[in-house]
Amino acid sequence: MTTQQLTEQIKKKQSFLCIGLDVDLNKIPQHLLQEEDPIFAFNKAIIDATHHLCVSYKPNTAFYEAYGIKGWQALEKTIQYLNEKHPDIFTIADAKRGDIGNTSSMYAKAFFEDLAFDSVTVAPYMGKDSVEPFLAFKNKHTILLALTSNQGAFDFQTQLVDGQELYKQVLETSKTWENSENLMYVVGATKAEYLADIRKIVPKSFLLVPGVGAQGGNLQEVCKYGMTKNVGLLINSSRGIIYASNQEDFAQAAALKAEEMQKEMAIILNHAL
Ligand SMILES: O=c1ccn([C@@H]2O[C@H](COP(=O)(O)O)[C@@H](O)[C@H]2O)c(=O)[nH]1
Repeated sequence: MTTQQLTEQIKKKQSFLCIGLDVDLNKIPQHLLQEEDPIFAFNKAIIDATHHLCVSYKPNTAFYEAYGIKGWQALEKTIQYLNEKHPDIFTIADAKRGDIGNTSSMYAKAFFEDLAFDSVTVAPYMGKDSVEPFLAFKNKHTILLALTSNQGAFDFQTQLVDGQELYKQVLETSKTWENSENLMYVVGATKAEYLADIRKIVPKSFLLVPGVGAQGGNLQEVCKYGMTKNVGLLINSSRGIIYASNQEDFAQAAALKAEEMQKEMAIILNHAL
């Protein structure tokens, strides 16, 4: 999917919501545990109930890897279901990969070719040759960690290196890499006040913004500083939506939470654009 197609979907659905599919078997409704594949059964119900309210889904691979082969198979079934039933939805593998070049190439193949995700999150720490193998894939997107939502972001990302914060160096340097038009960036919603500065460096790039809901980030603040004329934002919420209820009504409860966010987004879009 191109960024232009993503923007069209955002305008059509009046939503820039990304729903995180972070499935924890201890948190899903207990009746699903009788299903042959409880993780996929949960995801399918959530997707069926919410797909008209969001433009993106983001499974975090940790929640699948934790369940071994069965978890990976559930991830595979989930992405196949999304690509078959909802090809207009932007898919993100939140895997935070990155390694020496030939290894990164294999990660990129795994997520872009085998699983056919539209995008994958990548850590910038190993530099240009660790990221460019992901960027080489046409119409696929590499979402580079810039300023993350957690407290530990202040350990390195905001530290000065040669007089400039490390996260700003990540943004600036990554723009010089080959196929940098395929880059997006992760910026935590809990760091909304940094977005004005971030937009000076990457005025047009899409930002994946996790951290609203369970982590306390504020949607209005993020939009105030981070929205562009093409929107340029994907706001992620995982636990705040998918665990709205752990009873039989879990999918409807998730849809209600997603609808609350979509309505707030529609108002913002109507004022901003
Ligand atoms: O800076 C980051 C980068 C990634 N994440 C991931 O996003 C979701 C957030 O889940 P919530 O339940 O809405 O808090 C989760 O997969 C994180 O690993 C992030 O939170 N911050």
